[in-house]
Amino acid sequence: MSSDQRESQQETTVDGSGTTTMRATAATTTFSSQRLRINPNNEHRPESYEDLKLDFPSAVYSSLEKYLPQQILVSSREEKVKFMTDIMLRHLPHGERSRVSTLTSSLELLPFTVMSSDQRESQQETTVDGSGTTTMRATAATTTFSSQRLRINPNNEHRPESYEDLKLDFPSAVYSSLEKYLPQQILVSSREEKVKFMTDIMLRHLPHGERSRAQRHSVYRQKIITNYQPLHKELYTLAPMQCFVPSFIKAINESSEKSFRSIISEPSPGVFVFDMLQPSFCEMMLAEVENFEKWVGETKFRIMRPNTMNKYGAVLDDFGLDSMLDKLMESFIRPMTKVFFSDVGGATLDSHHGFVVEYGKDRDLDLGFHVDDSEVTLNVCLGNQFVGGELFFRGTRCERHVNTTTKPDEIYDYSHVPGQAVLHRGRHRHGARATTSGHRVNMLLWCRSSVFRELKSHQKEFSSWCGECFCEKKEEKGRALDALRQVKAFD
Ligand SMILES: O=C(O)CCC(=O)C(=O)O
Ligand SMILES: [Fe+2]
Repeated sequence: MSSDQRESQQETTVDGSGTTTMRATAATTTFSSQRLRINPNNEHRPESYEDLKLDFPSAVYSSLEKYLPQQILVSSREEKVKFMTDIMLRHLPHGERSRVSTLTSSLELLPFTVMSSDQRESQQETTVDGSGTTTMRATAATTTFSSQRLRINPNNEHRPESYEDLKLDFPSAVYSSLEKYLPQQILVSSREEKVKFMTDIMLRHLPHGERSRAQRHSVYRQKIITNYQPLHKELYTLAPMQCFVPSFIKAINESSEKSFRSIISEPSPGVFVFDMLQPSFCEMMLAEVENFEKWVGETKFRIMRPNTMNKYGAVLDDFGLDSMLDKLMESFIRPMTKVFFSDVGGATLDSHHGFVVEYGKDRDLDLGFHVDDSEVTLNVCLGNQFVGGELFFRGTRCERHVNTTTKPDEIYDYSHVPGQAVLHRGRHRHGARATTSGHRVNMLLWCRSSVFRELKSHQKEFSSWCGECFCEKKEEKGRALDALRQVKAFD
């Protein structure tokens, strides 16, 4: 069963041994917006979950209980299990929890695809990456520790460390609370070793497919990072003055709709265009990508391409640019998406997939019609000299309406300009025309919100941002008004 199925399916079965199996499902609508408490409720006496077959060790559930918000704490054991499992699954790298979705059908005679980065993970079994931005990633615990198990009874004397300053695969509260179940040998080891051990324990409890994918991801990325020598080290930490044009920095510093509007144009509803990158930064980034590809060629390292539709290009997150891109999203993109794309989780973007695409001779020629696996996409042209390559937009659609016809006012074509950024909803249908000469490289940041995805999975009927839902709603309102008028006429 895939992680995604687990998210959408509820499954409570009793097996031959009489053990109840509770599988991960999304938390119920009422609970899905709830978060773990920052400080534990130390008065709380946790339940035991040992008689259940769960996705994670039962000790994780018992120890996590005191971080539960009050509303969940007083709910049934089943609800608590669901909530906690869901919290932990939400923290897994995106690829492992989201659906591998491809949809190919025709729209205006163009092949229409839901472009995703996830498929690349399952397609290339031998070289798989880790798609997160963690400083400490899941790897198998060291040989010395791998045979160790969690204690059955917690060591209640133990005062756990805080893990809040780290980017981890699971909530930091899980690590703090799990500590007292650590065997002595691990308990006295370094924080890094403890993180590795606990992450490994939790990953071991995931279904085989997800677990091995997560581990291969990690190994793949680690291999690149330890062997690839960056050309421009300064790219790897975001220095705003070197990276952005002054007008962009000023607008972000002021951080108001007015300041954003002063540098942004919206040539078509939902498509925002603005000057963003310094030419010198674009050049450095182009050189870094070229250097990476040279290294890939020389070492014959098989790399994963950015998504299911590009044969060329590279994933920036895979060779060390993940934390820089995280900062870019959090400090420079989210302030804008909070204002312009709050309807698709623009205020809560919390993960990204960052990559470059390349077009021209000996590269991809064009890009078919698709929607991105993102809530909001940032697309910036890095250069170089090229002809063609226009982005064509054809209206925003939800999953239900992805193949509906385009309305005339939704047609918009955009010509790329080096250094200039385009910001649009991931569900805004688009594609790129052929780059007929020269070489075009664009940097893309698919920004995602786990909160939005969670909420969306419970609200299927109507999407405020979908052009077709909007029309349906309007027609419905019209019909209701007509009916009302007729009733009035009879009165
Ligand atoms: O080539 C482009 O500029 C568009 C790329 C794109 O839409 C994507 O990678 O999702
Ligand atoms: Fe796209």
